[in-house]
Amino acid sequence: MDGSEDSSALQEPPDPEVLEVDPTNRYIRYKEVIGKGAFKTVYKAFDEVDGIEVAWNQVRIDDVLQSPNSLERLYSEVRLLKSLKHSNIIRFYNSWIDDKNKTVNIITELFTSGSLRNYRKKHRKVNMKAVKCWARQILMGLRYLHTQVPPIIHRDLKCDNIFINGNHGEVKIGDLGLATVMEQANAKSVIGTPEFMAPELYDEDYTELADIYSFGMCMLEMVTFEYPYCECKNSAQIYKKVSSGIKPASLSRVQDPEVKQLIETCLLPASERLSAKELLLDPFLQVNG
Ligand SMILES: COc1ccc(OC)c2[nH]c(=O)c(CCNC(=O)c3ccccc3I)cc12
Repeated sequence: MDGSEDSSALQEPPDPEVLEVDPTNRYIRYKEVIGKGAFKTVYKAFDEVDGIEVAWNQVRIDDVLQSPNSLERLYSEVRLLKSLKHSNIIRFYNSWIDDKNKTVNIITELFTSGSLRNYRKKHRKVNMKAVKCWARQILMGLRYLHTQVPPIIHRDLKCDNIFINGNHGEVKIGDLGLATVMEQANAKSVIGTPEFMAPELYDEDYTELADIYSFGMCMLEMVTFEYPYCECKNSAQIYKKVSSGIKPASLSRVQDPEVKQLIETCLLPASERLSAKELLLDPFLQVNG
């Protein structure tokens, strides 16, 4: 430093409200909550090693992991999630269990424009070109997950955990592995969101195509602004409709025939449902289309 730089910048006061550091003493969590999910609270944090801001996702677990093998399963899940690198998947950096306050802490890439659900509520007038571009990115993320060996199944895909970077329009899938983490951590936790859950998830006999069903519901929400099955009062009513093949009421309100066709293809029974790879060939999703 030749002294000409504004050295005062380096003397900035320590960041406000530094609340918690992780056991590896690498991440500093701030007080500011940037978002809340069904099971998680998300804070902004700072990675002192790479000098970048990250998301600190805190997931409450009611009973700390009992059996050692569920702990082992959790750590192997974390190792797997750390290895995933794709432009449409939010990066997973690190994770640990805090026995003291009974939480699983997950450090991931930070998205400050929030979820696609909130973004859509903020920007209601958006033309099909943008929706197509978002759909393609989600499918490319799913294709990456589903072509891993063995395939990685998200199991809780919804517009609340698809994140968008407002200024570039890049869309990434989040909440990865949360379904598995929740299963390991909370014996009685019911995973998934009924409005987006494929029927076969209920009878535990499912493949990665369950995520394609959820993607269809995400498309439906993106073009109608309504949560699928918002006409239902509770999850039992939703389950009854889903298991008897009754589609959400909002599907009848989809004007564009190509979008409606794509959504219906995603909602077919698993045996007839297309893969992410095949859907990316759909004429509706060709970018210049
Ligand atoms: C409800 O959640 C939010 C609301 C608002 C947000 O920004 C304003 C969020 N930003 C984020 O980076 C994040 C964290 C994104 N990270 C993940 O979802 C994730 C990715 C991979 C693996 C595990 C996870 I928890 C969440 C968020």
